[in-house]
Amino acid sequence: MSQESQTASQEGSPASQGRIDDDLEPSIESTPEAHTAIETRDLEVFYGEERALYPTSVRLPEKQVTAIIGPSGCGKSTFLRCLNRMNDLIDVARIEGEVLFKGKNVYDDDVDPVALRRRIGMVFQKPNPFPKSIYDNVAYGLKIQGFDGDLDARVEESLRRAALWNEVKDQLGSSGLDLSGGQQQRLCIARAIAPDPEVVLMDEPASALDPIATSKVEDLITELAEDYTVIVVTHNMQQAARISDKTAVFLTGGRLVEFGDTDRIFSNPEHQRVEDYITGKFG
Ligand SMILES: Nc1ncnc2c1ncn2[C@@H]1O[C@H](COP(=O)(O)OP(=O)(O)OP(=O)(O)O)[C@@H](O)[C@H]1O
Repeated sequence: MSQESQTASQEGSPASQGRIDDDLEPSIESTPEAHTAIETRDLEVFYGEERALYPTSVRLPEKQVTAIIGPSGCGKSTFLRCLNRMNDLIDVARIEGEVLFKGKNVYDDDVDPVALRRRIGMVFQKPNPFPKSIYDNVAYGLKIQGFDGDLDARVEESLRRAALWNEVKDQLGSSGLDLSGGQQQRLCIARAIAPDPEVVLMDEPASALDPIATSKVEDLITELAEDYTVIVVTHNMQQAARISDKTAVFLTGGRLVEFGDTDRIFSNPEHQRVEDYITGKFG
């Protein structure tokens, strides 16, 4: 525990009594540039007049799982959505600063957000398959982008990587909506990885699932990190500890307070408020 944290504990943990810590100094462990998938530089977000994200500068490592945790409303989804410009779809959202992907700011005028989202895919909290066949759910985006390779092979590969192939290989023509919730979510993961993105963003991908389906999705996330950079928002602290290599902790109205190795953050956080959050004292 840091000296600052010890002092806070000894004094009855004033930081845990709900005050707004405007003075919280971020503790950001830097990822080497060579191993960075996405870097944000002073990234800020406002919804109308309301600030949702304070200037955030962090490097997210490639081919690892980064968990984004923090209490409700602290800006986790807002941050995640900036990374592939999903906030563009929200009229009142205003974004400042930079998101560098392969050294290029994704907010530059010449970046096509649709093409960007093929390289930085996204999976949402609630499974949202298209009302189409299992096959077409995976093939649809590829067809639209004019994929000229072996479509059947790509669909199979994507379903295999999403750990769903064995369960659906004999019913590829059935509706995706007829699958169980957990299978639907793995279908959405297959759909997201079909264009072979480099990064997969996941916004609470297991929170609508039962424990068995959650466990399958967690295993899958760990496996996906062998090929992809995975950035996952979760409310579930144990899940973050189980599946992630790095953890980013957001607190107090949109501030990234700590970023670093998951093991270190869960065993020895820098800030008292982070410790209070991860031990369940608030949030
Ligand atoms: N489309 C929107 N329009 C206006 N305000 C928004 C919008 N989306 C989010 N906000 C506000 O921005 C802040 C951050 O929201 P965000 O959803 O990013 O937080 P979160 O940490 O992901 O929350 P949760 O864990 O509850 O999903 C909140 O105050 C929220 O009310």
